[in-house]
Amino acid sequence: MRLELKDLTRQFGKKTAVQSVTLNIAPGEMVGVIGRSGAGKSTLLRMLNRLADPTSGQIRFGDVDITRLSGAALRHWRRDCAMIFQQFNLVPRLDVMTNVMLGRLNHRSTALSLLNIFTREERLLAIAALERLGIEQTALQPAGTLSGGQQQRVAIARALMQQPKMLLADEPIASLDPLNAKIVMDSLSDINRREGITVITNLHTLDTARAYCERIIGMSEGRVVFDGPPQALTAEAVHAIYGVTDPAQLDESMTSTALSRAGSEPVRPQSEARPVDVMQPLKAYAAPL
Ligand SMILES: Nc1ncnc2c1ncn2[C@@H]1O[C@H](COP(=O)(O)OP(=O)(O)OP(=O)(O)O)[C@@H](O)[C@H]1O
Repeated sequence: MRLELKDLTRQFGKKTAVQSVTLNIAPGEMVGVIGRSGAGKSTLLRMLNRLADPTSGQIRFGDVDITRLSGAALRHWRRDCAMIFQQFNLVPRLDVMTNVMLGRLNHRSTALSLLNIFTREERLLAIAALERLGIEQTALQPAGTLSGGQQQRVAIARALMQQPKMLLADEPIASLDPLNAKIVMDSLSDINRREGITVITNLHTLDTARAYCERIIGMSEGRVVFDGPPQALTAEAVHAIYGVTDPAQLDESMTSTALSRAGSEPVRPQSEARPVDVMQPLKAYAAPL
């Protein structure tokens, strides 16, 4: 189903974070949203799953007016458009498997959720999601002991557990070193292509948007100032988005709120996160098929 934003505006006091944004996003698109820090990228994304409410305008998904949803219908919408964040938002002391299964919370009764009881089917789904991201070997480790790149992949696996129609990613690689950034972007791209899940991701580097997104939306001061394929990103378009013509002039601090900059996180060898017998207890979950 098509996602349609019409005249979407969000104000914070006198500050207009997002101004009259009108966009149509077709199912299965891979969209990168770029712009300077403060351009309104996060606010736009957060409005899509109603973490922020629009001041005016409308969001429609097919026939449904997302802007009017409340209660169970809003919870279902949030399940349909899973979100991942720059800082992963995992529960560090819980093991990876449990973190991933928490993605099912919106599918479950409150009682089951409170008791933290997961079905065998849910456990199998979680293992499959971890395998899909290539990190099944970390399943029983506390999430907080993983490298940033692995934690982001756990967050994506958790999002997949929601069986979403759309994946929203708010600066998913801003805290990662280049190698892990590539692994995470490759994962998002693969999910988009193989599952046909729409991916909308805020990105702080132009190169990443160019390399991975078939459609780029450029924002400046709350407005959409560019919307097109990477090939259409001319020097004028770059100027309209960033206020500079040569991307080399861009300092990352102008485009991102990254807490730790790319390159600052040590690349952890896979072996460090791979205890030899970690799959053993998992086989108990999976054995009696
Ligand atoms: N909760 C809030 N209260 C007040 N102002 C806000 C709030 N959230 C965002 N803003 C303001 O709205 C504008 C857009 O912010 P937003 O976070 O959407 O931009 P962004 O492009 O995602 O930038 P960044 O990458 O730095 O987060 C900024 O001027 C910001 O200060």
